[in-house]
Amino acid sequence: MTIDATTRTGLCLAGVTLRLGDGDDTITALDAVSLTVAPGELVAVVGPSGAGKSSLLAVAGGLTVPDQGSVTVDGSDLTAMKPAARTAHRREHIGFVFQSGNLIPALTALDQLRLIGHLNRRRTGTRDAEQLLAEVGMAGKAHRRPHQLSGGERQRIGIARALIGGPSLLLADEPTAALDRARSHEVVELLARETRRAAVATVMVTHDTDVLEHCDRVVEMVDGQLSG
Ligand SMILES: Nc1ncnc2c1ncn2[C@@H]1O[C@H](COP(=O)(O)OP(=O)(O)OP(=O)(O)O)[C@@H](O)[C@H]1O
Repeated sequence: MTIDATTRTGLCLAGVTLRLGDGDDTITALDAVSLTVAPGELVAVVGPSGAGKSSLLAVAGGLTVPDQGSVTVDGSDLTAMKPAARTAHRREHIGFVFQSGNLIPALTALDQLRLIGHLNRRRTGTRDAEQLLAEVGMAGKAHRRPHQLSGGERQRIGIARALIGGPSLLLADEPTAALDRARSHEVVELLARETRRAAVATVMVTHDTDVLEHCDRVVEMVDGQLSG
């Protein structure tokens, strides 16, 4: 399926500051961070432990509201929304990929996707589960449960599940953390391909410098600040 990128605006973080903790223990997790990711672009975020990478994903995904700045996903500022509207916008426009797939143990690969498709059934962007499974190279294993799949295969299903609602923003948190080198390359190549094919703006946090070659851009977080 090809999606028209011109109708999308991707992700825009402008002057985002996030403070965490209280009193003397307050730290600035994000310090005036600005980042734009276009539809069809895969941006990697690297940086040392504690630099603020997870905080960046939490803010971009509308899970945490920053103290200052704006977070615009597909034209709407998440920081200006009431919590219910933010949750609805997240469900409709944002997909998440986790470290190890986070699949439901009892469900087959196909049913993992169908469940999300069912929850999204009133949405116009929802994609066909079988077609998406084929797209991520898993058509032949549609009826297997997670324990019957390899780590790389589970992650392919995790990516397909994140895409089934037709999101405009995909946020991936260390998607290769549980994979060997060869599988890591395959999974990030898949992410890059789907990012372009689905015209989604993708942000991937990673410690894996090996896979950066598949990304359009690499930015670095250090002490809550972004460079690159
Ligand atoms: N709930 C919280 N309360 C207070 N401080 C927090 C909280 N969550 C995270 N922090 C602090 O915010 C800073 C940024 O954390 P964050 O998890 O975003 O870093 P990270 O770059 O993702 O680290 P890692 O690579 O280890 O996952 C760290 O100093 C962390 O200790």
